[in-house]
Amino acid sequence: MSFSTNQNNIAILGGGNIGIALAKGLVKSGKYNAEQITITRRNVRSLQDLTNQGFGATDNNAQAVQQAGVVVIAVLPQQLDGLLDVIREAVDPEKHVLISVVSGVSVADITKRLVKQVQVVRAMPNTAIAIQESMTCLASNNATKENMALVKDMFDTVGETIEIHEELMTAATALCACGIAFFLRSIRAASQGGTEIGFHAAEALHMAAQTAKGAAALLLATGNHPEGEIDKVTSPKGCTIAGLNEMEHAGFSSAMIKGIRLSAQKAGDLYVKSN
Ligand SMILES: NC(=O)C1=CN([C@@H]2O[C@H](COP(=O)(O)OP(=O)(O)OC[C@H]3O[C@@H](n4cnc5c(N)ncnc54)[C@H](O)[C@@H]3O)[C@@H](O)[C@H]2O)C=CC1
Ligand SMILES: O=C(O)[C@@H]1CCC=N1
Repeated sequence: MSFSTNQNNIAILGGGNIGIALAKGLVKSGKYNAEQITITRRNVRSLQDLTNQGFGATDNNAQAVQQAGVVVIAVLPQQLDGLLDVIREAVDPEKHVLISVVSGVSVADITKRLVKQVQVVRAMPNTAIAIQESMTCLASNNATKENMALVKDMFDTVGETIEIHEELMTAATALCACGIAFFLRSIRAASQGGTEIGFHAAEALHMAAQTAKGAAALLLATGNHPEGEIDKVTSPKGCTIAGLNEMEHAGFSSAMIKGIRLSAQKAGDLYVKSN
């Protein structure tokens, strides 16, 4: 568990779902190597798999910060204040750029808790970051253009990025970070339908996933509106429009819109500051 001090070193504080997905995605991109990334977790033994792949791992957050130039904060909102208290001394505004993927926590919340005017970029990726297919939203109100570009470069290696105003971060959380779960559930539902009408479960899931991939790729490749593409599928008196209308009568679009609205509202309420 040895560290070398280097501005190019990345500390990921909180090796859970998104922290590990990010670490793996960065290495998979070929632009970063495992040796320059250190992941922290309270139970460091659970990171054994990653240390075997060359990543650094420690339960010492302050030390990880000291040895890095870029610090990614990837703990749950309710774990954040405790972590910030532990790294306060180690954070150097001259040296560090902080990236927070924590939902519902503003740049101001972080600098206030740290009592330091360190540059913070908020990033909202999704779990497809592990395979370099994330839609990552970025926002900051205090980072320099250079550091914003540095963070954008980093997340561009693991998917697409878009820079947004910070006040839209909760909306971005719902649409993109939670959104991947919504699309996964709809693929799962499609596969359940496929099984009911005759396919084995694994076969149905593969067919549904590739069909969903094709739908997304069509939109991304052509820039066409979904309804334009839907019109090409729905033959008059045909079976597509019959199925589609049945889904709409059952509230398909409405359920997705309502779910996204509730997720955005909840994302804004996740962080309860401790004393
Ligand atoms: N899971 C997702 O798809 C996304 C999550 N986020 C945000 O990322 C953050 C992390 O989410 P998940 O990875 O899903 O949660 P998680 O619970 O899987 O990971 C958090 C990790 O932080 C560790 N941890 C807690 N306190 C620590 C400390 N003081 N020092 C070191 N490690 C510590 C925990 O042991 C855990 O492994 C949350 O704030 C969430 O809102 C953002 C975008 C997507
Ligand atoms: O469910 C959550 O609270 C986190 C934030 C976005 C995705 N997962």
